[in-house]
Amino acid sequence: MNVLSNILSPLGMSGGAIQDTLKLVVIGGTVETARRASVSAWNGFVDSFFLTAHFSEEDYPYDWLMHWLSKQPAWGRSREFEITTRSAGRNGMNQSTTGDLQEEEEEDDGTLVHGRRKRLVAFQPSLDTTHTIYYRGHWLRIMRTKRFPEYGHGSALKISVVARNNDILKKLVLEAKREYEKDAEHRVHIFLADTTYQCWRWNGARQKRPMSSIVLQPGVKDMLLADCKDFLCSEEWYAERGIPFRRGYLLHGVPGSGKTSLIHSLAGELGLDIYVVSLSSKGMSDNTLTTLMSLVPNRCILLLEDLDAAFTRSVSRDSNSTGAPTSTTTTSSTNQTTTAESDGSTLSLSGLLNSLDGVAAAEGRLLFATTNHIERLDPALSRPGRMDVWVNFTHATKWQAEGIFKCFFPFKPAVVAEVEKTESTDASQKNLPLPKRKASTHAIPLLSEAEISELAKRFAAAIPEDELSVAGLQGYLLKNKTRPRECVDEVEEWIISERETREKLKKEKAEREAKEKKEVEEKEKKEKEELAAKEKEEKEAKEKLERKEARERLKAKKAVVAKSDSPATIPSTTESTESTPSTPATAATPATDEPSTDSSSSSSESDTTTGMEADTEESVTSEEEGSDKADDTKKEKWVAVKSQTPAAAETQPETTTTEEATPS
Ligand SMILES: Nc1ncnc2c1ncn2[C@@H]1O[C@H](COP(=O)(O)OP(=O)(O)OP(=O)(O)O)[C@@H](O)[C@H]1O
Repeated sequence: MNVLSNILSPLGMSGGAIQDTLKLVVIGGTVETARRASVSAWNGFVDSFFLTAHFSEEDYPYDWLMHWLSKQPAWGRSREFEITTRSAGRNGMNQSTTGDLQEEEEEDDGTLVHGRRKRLVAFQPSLDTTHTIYYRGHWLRIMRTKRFPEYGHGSALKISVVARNNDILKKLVLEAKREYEKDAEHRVHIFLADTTYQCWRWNGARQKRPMSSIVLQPGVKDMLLADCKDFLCSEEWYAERGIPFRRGYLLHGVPGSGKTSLIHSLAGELGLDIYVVSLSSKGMSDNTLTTLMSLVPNRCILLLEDLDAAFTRSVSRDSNSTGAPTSTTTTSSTNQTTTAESDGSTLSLSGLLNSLDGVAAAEGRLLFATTNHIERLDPALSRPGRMDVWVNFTHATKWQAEGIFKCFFPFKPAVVAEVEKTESTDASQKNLPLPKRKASTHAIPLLSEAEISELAKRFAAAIPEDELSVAGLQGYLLKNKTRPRECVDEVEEWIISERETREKLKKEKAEREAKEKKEVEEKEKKEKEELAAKEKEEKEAKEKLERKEARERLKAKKAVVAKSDSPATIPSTTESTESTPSTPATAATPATDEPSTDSSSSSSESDTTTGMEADTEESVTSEEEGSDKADDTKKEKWVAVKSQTPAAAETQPETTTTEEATPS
């Protein structure tokens, strides 16, 4: 204390004031410590009694719980919640959470406001707020948080309850699951591959499509349905034989023949979700696909749409071993390759094959692949084991035309015809779901069974075999959905107009292709010409450079020779020319064993040296002149040098004397 007093006394504090300050510090510290201790003790107490379950958005239980929560009447009393027009669960159901949503339930009949469907509103637990709900004698503390707030996605749910064991939580999850599945019974969930985050994104829940609404050749639907069912309950059989528990179906054929519709319908019938991968989508790579495949749940339909589209840019297995897409010979493919490279798609065939049945591939899934061009598929892709069942879809047959007509125009049930004259509830129409329509919006005349059958037969008779797509027929029937009789009467007219339209489109397509081809050819020709011109230019420039270098070399060489030899050479030459013409330049060519007295050899030797020098001098101003001219110039210069030699000798008398004074 004394020490503190000594320290604080220079600050002008008396002993009493210091004591008071210290007391305050001690009391404050004690209070804060007590507070922290009590909070910590409370947390410990709570933790020891509360059971907590965590649910992540990526997994199904989260959806079950969110769906269950959104239906709890307790939300009506909640003072804080989130209101959204997006479905809380994956089923896209109208989530009636409180009595306030009565209006929404009315909207579910599909009423339109200003041409748009009314938006549905759902209530959800708000983020980062603890909600309390009473459930089966327990208070549940519920908190929804964002797992990755910086990315704006990935919600998580935390449910805590005071209980001795986790039975209550188990019951809660099971109940939520049951309710979810009950409500989702009439829907098929669609998930799309997200290549950016390499995960599956829920895309929506569609109404199940009854199998009866798909009109295929007799037996096809039944065969497929039975095969799928058989597969789904044969896990042990596969395991016993060591066969990977997977099955692949390849649906191939013309566009608009019902491939996708059939898969949708099968998914509904089997109660499976559909996971759709578009192989040609942006950013799709071997790695992404493998990751996605490993995340596919056990029981589902995996749909690879337009299988051939992904490989128009890479058709060969070998060429794709690097994982990079390669171009085919056609120009369009080349363009596609460029696009593929620029959009980061680096999916290879071997990558696809590995992801389908590699180690990481999911088991228990039904793989469905659709293509309009089976001939473009690599045999490795469509071989049994990968694609076990092939189904060919053709244009509409007469049988299909009759079937689809009957689907569109339900007949009047004979027994109840009198009773329900005004209602379109054709419940006895086998195979067809009850239409959810208001009588006022669709005034479809109900004809007798006999009349509908007769009209259907006439309709089928008018439809040419295997010429029009089923989608085309459906379009025509849709246009005439309230006029069955006229629909049949006018069908021949429609067929003629369809043919004309087709011809026109075909012609336009041919013209467009011819034009494109011509443009491409012209472009290629132009490119070739440009390339040839460029090559020529480069060649000329190279030759020019070589000539220049050669000249510079010679010039340098001559400069060296001139520097080292000129004092002796010139007098020697002079001397030899004057006195001993038969033995010239012995001093100038000391290394030469031969006498070289012959004038031609002497000329040629000197020509090489002196002529080049002359060329160099001349070419300073005219490098581009032809070699003939250069040769002429060389000769002229040679003569000039030769004629200059005596003069040069005269200008160097001392040197000559020196040479003469040096006998060999
Ligand atoms: N066999 C069929 N039975 C009933 N409806 C059909 C049939 N074929 C086509 N349709 C109808 O035509 C439309 C297009 O069908 P769908 O998308 O299933 O054809 P697709 O063969 O998958 O075509 P694409 O190859 O172009 O994808 C759908 O609305 C569907 O109702």
